[in-house]
Order: sequence, then C-alpha cells, then structure tokens
Amino acid sequence: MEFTKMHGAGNDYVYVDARDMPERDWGTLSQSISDRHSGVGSDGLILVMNSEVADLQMRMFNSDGSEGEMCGNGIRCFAKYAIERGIVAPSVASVTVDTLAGIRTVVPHFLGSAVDSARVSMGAPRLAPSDIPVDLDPAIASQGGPIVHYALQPGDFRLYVTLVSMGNPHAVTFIDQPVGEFPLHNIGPLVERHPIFPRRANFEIVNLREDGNLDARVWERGSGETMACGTGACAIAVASRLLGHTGDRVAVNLPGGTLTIDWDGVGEVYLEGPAKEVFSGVWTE
Ligand SMILES: N[C@@H](CCC[C@H](N)C(=O)O)C(=O)O
Repeated sequence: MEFTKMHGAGNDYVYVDARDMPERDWGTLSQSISDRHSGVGSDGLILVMNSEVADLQMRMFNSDGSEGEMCGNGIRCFAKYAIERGIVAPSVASVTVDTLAGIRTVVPHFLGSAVDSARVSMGAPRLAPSDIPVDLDPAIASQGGPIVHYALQPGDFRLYVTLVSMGNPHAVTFIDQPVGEFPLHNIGPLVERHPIFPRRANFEIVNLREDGNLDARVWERGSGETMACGTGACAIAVASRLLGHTGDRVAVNLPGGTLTIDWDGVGEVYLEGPAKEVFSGVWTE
C-alpha cells in the first residue's frame, strides 16, 4: 500500500489514496501504521476518497483507531496531496472536501509549483451543549450555549473549561502558568474521558501572554498530546474571543508552530497554516 507522510505544524498523518480500495478496518490500520516504533509513526491515518458532493472525501482516524469528524491540520495537507498528485487540477483556486463535520473549502497557497500552506473555511463553531456533545445538569443545559468557564474536576484538579465543537468536541481552559509547566499527560486523559463527554473530548490548555498572544498545548482525543491541532486552535480562538481575551484574528503558538485563526464572533472560522510533505513509502502488511 503506497503512503505519504505529511504534517501541518508537526501534527503528522499518513495519507493513503483509497479511492480504488475496498472498504476495510481502517481503524486497525491506523493503529499499526501510526505506531512510532513498529509503524510509520504518526498521529493517525488520513484517507483520500471519492465524493459525490465535493471534489473529494476525507476520512481521518486517530492513532488509537477511532474516527474523527474533522482535522484542521490534516485537511491542508490533504489538499496539497490532491493537487500535487493531479487528483484535482493542479491550478485549482480551492478544493472542496467532504468530511464528517460537513463540506470544507481549502484555498492553497503556492510556493513555486508546490503547496506550502493553506487557508481553510472551517464552518461556524457549534456552541449548544447537545452539539458539543456534553451531558450537563438539565438546568444548565436548558440555558443553551455557549458554555463558558464551566467548572470541571478531573481527578483532584479543578479547571474552568469553555466548550466548542468544530465538528469535533473541544474543552478549552485558560491557565496562568506557562503551558509547558502544566501536567497535560496526567490531566489530559481524565478530561478526554470525563463522564460529561459522551464522545470523549479534545482538551486545550492556553496561556494568554502579556503581549496578547496565545500559547497552547493540546491533548487530542484518540492520539494524546500532539505538536498542534487545527480544530483545537480554532476552538481556542473561539473560546478566547467569547471570553473577551482576543479579537477577530489571533495567532495560536503551539509546540509545532503557529496557526492563525479568524473569527468575527458570528460566522465561519478560518484557519491558516503550513502543509508539508515528509516522505513516501510502501506499507507491507
Ligand atoms: N489534529 C486534528 C484533529 C484530529 C481529530 C481529533 N483528535 C478528534 O478525535 O476529534 C486537527 O488538526 O484538527
């Protein structure tokens, strides 16, 4: 099976052109191909598939084999893959991609003939508790969204989270300490599997720096800590604006690089960041 490893701000995925492949247990393949010792090594697997409603369909699987609805870093590399292999016309102004979160449009930015970065229309954030989804006390849930500053107790820790769905669930917390000092590997799994999240959750910790920039780390549902998360950066920008910390445009600094997000507080969220190819190979099973 031919594959290509790509990454967006260090969030790395193995890409397979599955347009002519029979359906199979992609989750199990994602587990083995993602393994950093016995596999290619990645945060998950992304499949290029045919679509009847968009240019192509993207399916993404986390390294634990679970399927995610959307991947903000992965979709930029997905467009680069499709353009540079001629699956869509090399001169296209945009690529439409059918995902479990809806159809998303990717505008590629070229460096010479290669796609180097891209801007993605990520859809409007979903803020109602049933859309996250989150099981809250009916008295709180009936007030609708957004759910900001919700007190959560993972283990002995107390956090205040803002809940945002970008098609997939995110819990965002702002902390006063530098993000590098936060015990993400202890708290992340507890938030991901907290009983209020029926489909688990991605978890973002954010530090609003004095210069107005945001530093963040992400614990991803199904993959653990990653170098960056595109939907996570969007959720962070939405939460930050809802809480009055930042305005319409914000740069989110993650361990793997910086992602830029635009959200006017009403409409779609736009995500901009790098798209890089690492290497290609053949996976033998
Ligand atoms: N890294 C991705 C998100 C991947 C899916 C996520 N772990 C989930 O299960 O919701 C991104 O860049 O958005």
